[in-house]
Amino acid sequence: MLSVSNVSVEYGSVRVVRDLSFTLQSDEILMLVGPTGCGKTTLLHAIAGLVAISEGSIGGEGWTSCAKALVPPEQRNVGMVFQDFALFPHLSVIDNVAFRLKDRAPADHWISLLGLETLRDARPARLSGGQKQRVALARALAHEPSLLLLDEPLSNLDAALKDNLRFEIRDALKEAGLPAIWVTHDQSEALSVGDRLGVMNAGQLEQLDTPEHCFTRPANRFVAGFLGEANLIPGDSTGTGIKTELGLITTDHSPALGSVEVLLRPEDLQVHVSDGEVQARVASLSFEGSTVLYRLCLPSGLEIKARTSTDRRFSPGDSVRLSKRPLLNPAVFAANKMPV
Ligand SMILES: Nc1ncnc2c1ncn2[C@@H]1O[C@H](COP(=O)(O)OP(=O)(O)OP(=O)(O)O)[C@@H](O)[C@H]1O
Repeated sequence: MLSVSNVSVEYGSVRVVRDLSFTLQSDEILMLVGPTGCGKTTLLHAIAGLVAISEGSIGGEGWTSCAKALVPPEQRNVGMVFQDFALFPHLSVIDNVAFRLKDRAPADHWISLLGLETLRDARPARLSGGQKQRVALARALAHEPSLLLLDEPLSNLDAALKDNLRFEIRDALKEAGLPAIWVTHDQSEALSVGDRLGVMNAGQLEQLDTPEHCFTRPANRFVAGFLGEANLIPGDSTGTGIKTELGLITTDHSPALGSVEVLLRPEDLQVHVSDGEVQARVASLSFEGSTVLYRLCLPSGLEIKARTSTDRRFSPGDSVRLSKRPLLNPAVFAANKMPV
């Protein structure tokens, strides 16, 4: 359990974290994303006690720290896992994991659970990146923290390894019953691993919600654009639906009447040879493996993106037809830039 209340952090005269509040439940994994420099690492360091807060308070199991009475890091029982693993090169795997432990049983437990048994006596130089990160995680967990902070733990690993390791780490956190905050720059990691997702911008949380809600019901345009590609289609809300260049769009929201923008993801659109509702011209395309992302020009000049399977390929300059996927229930923003 962690409680962050109205926390601000300043470096000199620059306020990097601004009046930020949230709580974390006892075994909850919170993924934290945001543009570079928005204050994610600073927030983790403030929670760990590595930087001082200038306002507000942070409370963990058995401690509360505020600007006037800072609790030192060693009294917080907060573990950290970094992107560069931070292992001792001269120590074996078991000695890294059991470093400063009186009882080495938890080290044995996590070495076994994270599949490091055969590498117990190896030095870090012999390990792959994924193995090093497992050792770093085992070390953090073996010290039985009451909260774990992970700062881009997988960013130094290749894509194939990341895919498996992210779920191994999640399973280990759940097995330990530990709350965790996990900073990432990886979209799919952010959306797939955690119980909740926090989207930060300029030192503040723009949205804190389930990953699904952040993606399908973004609180504002920033969140919509930050989590994946977003087409914001201008429209006129009449009460019964929204008239757009892509046809009438209905949604469960009760959008403000008048000018609005409808959020359609590239996946919400289908590209056809002849039977779609709207004509468009292919401006460019990028092959993504199992999908193709098309940049399309509508008759009004509006550019939108559509992502389709690779079954049928179109080329730049081709005239195509577009349709919306059925069962759309998109987010809508009032044209005055406030979320509806
Ligand atoms: N020790 C420091 N002294 C002064 N400014 C700092 C210090 N550490 C970070 N900053 C500044 O604070 C801001 C937030 O940095 P922080 O590292 O928290 O961002 P971040 O969201 O983690 O970025 P990234 O995604 O690139 O890791 C940045 O403008 C950074 O330059």
